[in-house]
Amino acid sequence: METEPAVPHHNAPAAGSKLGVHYAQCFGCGDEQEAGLHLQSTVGEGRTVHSQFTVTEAHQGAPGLAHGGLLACAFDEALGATVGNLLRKPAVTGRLETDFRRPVPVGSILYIAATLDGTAGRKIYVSADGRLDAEDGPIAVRARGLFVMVGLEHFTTHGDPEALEKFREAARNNREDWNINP
Ligand SMILES: CCCCCCCCCCCC(=O)SCCNC(=O)CCNC(=O)[C@H](O)C(C)(C)COP(=O)(O)OP(=O)(O)OC[C@H]1O[C@@H](n2cnc3c(N)ncnc32)[C@H](O)[C@@H]1OP(=O)(O)O
Repeated sequence: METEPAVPHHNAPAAGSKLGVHYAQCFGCGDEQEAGLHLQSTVGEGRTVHSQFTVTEAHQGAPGLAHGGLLACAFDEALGATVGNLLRKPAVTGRLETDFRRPVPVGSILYIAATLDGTAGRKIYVSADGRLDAEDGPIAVRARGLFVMVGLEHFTTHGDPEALEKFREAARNNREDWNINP
């Protein structure tokens, strides 16, 4: 199947919109996860979303340095937020590839710029660069992801239906136009 340009949903949040927490318990963005990443995201121009988080002592692998798996988590979240908010269709990560180019010290702020690259049927291609301490800082991590669109039954079948109901309630308030049956 041919890859097509990804077209943001007509009701996708406008450039400059700050994206809220999608689920309070989410390790990537949730405000009820003390040691979580607390990633914050803002919609950029075109097919982009800009996210950032501060690396804390809770995120270490080697002493004083961010754990690579934690950094991969940040990109999973940043790419997922890009897919979810710009396309407004439920999707899950099928594949996530990360290149670690520079160490990321505790105390750094990682600026992640993600772009929707294209779609092919249920597949969504997305990529991101993570820069150290400034939007134009040196690239520390790069990632490419493949997300796969799913129906909401993916989450009721495999996840926590009660938690999903809370998510759906928020969706009814904010995202009632989501395409939930791709
Ligand atoms: C506002 C809200 C914000 C929301 C913000 C949300 C942010 C949250 C961010 C966190 C996101 C996550 O961590 S999600 C959690 C981690 N991910 C998961 O748990 C997913 C587990 N995997 C699965 O459930 C499944 O494998 C699926 C759903 C991905 C695919 O299964 P399926 O539905 O049976 O579909 P399947 O036919 O296998 O695949 C569909 C197509 O994708 C391709 N495909 C599938 N997996 C891969 C793969 N790894 N690498 C290459 N290609 C793949 C297949 O070849 C096929 O291509 P073709 O034959 O059509 O060409």
